[in-house]
Amino acid sequence: MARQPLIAGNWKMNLNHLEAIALVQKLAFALPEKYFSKVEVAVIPPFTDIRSVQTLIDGDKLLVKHGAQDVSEHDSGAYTGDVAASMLAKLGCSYVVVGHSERREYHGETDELVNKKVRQVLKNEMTPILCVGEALDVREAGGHVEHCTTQLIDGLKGLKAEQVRGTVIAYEPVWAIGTGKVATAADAQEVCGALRQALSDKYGKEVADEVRVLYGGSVKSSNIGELIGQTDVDGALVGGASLNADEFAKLSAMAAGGPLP
Ligand SMILES: O=C(CO)COP(=O)(O)O
Repeated sequence: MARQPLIAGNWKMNLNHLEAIALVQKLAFALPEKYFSKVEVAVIPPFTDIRSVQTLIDGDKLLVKHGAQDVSEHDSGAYTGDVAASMLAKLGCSYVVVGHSERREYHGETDELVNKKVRQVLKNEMTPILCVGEALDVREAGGHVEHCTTQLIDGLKGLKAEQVRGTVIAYEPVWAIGTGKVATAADAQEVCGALRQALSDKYGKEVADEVRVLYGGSVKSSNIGELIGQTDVDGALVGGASLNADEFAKLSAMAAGGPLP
């Protein structure tokens, strides 16, 4: 079965709710509807923007999906500052990014915590985008494949094959994030292919063949074509280039197989 490419724009801590509305409107205008049968496009804004984005998407019946950048590992309760998965589900989120390298680095998130968050997302019927990726020293020492497959298997620990089928994995080498240093298409394929193989070994080929594996790290409209041309790269998690509606529309169109008219 062919996997539908997914292009998800992780805005990180950028754009307030008014800027968010403007960007989504512009994106919907720039990307003709026909592209959406070939590529799924999602925006992942900060929490404070989600309600506005949801209202716009629902009101104008836009085909763009939306999600969140993080979630609490708890159901509810005395966890000041945290946001529950049930709240994100109520806001119509399709996706929740879990275990982004910036959360792992600046908030000390471990694979164990990431695993709890993945479970919360699935329990609330959304799709986790589980991020894995190695730092430069790990890559230079040749340990990148093992590092990433360990993060993957630990992040999915205890899940049934049926649940794994509904996840999205994102390979984001830390050294390629926001640096302009994009991994070569062959680098991306090496790790994305190894991740799918690890899924196949643990959950069976049928499940592994359904899971979408994205690449992330300095993806732009000029390099998405080559990346997505790789056997095991099913789309991208895009940072900087998702903050510009025209560039993100262009990138999404390229992932759908052709440039904008
Ligand atoms: O971290 C990323 C997406 O989650 C990648 O960010 P950049 O596209 O800005 O390198």
